[in-house]
Amino acid sequence: MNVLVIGGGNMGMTYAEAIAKSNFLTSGSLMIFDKSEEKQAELRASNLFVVHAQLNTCLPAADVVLIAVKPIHASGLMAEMKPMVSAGQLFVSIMAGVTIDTIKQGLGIGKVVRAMPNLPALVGLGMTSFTASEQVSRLELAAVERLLDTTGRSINLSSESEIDASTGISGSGPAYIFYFMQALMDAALKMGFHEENARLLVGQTFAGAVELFNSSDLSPEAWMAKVASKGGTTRAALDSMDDNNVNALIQEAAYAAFRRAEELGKQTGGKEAVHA
Ligand SMILES: NC(=O)C1=CN([C@@H]2O[C@H](COP(=O)(O)OP(=O)(O)OC[C@H]3O[C@@H](n4cnc5c(N)ncnc54)[C@H](O)[C@@H]3O)[C@@H](O)[C@H]2O)C=CC1
Ligand SMILES: O=C(O)[C@@H]1CCC=N1
Repeated sequence: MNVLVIGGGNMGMTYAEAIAKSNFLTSGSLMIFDKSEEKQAELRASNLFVVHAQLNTCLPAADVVLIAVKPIHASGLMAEMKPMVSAGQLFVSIMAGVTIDTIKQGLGIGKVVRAMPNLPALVGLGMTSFTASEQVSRLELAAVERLLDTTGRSINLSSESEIDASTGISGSGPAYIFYFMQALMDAALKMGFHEENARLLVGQTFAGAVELFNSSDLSPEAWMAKVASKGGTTRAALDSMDDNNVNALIQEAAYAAFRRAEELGKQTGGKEAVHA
């Protein structure tokens, strides 16, 4: 199977490296195309894939094409690709807010998978949600799943509305966790810790809590109860959060991302989409 990655930025490079280092490609090659010459040089230096400087030398030969450019560049890229694509090719897009219909129309093809990855893909702990157009077969979907799983875990959803919802949870989610981490670090600094110690206290606390969460089926609430003693320090903190409606505010933030994902999808061809 020949796989082509278009766009060798943060996400495209992450996927290309993960695919190249996995056993996904038992035959064929991993090709990558980026229009920036500087980026091409960087990609060549990694020696992991076949770097192309033009679409016409790689696109017609690809069975699967992973599109990883910014949403704002989607329509220009698709116009350039259209004369070179064929109906048998499968297109996997990770562009935020660019719908399956926009891609179908932009390329004049039918087989499209829309995926929403997240940043921890960089370290092999990504969470990618995806959904496919009707024309994508079960066999092709299984191959896409294996491809996406090279960067972590994936979940096959049944609609683009669920992709928008998952954007509000896992796509944007890492930023919420960093927000919480920043707040705890700010508190630690205020309490007099040096930056290095504040980082250690916060980073190891998050890593440990996440490891515990993933080690069983217990709910976060049940884990909270294990930390908090009656009348103790944790209870004081949790009561303070409840008094300030923090749970509801976090939910509201996730919904804001969900609504924004829906809005972006309604805009034309990603043209007005953010520089996600
Ligand atoms: N960063 C994140 O956490 C997430 C990003 N995404 C999506 O991933 C996609 C890529 O984002 P990044 O990798 O952060 O962007 P980036 O800016 O790092 O990389 C984009 C690359 O595409 C290249 N490019 C632009 N136009 C091109 C064209 N016409 N032909 C070939 N190459 C072209 C650029 O030279 C650049 O190297 C975006 O669509 C974004 O919505 C999705 C979920 C999460
Ligand atoms: O903020 C954004 O729009 C993109 C989508 C999910 C993560 N980054």
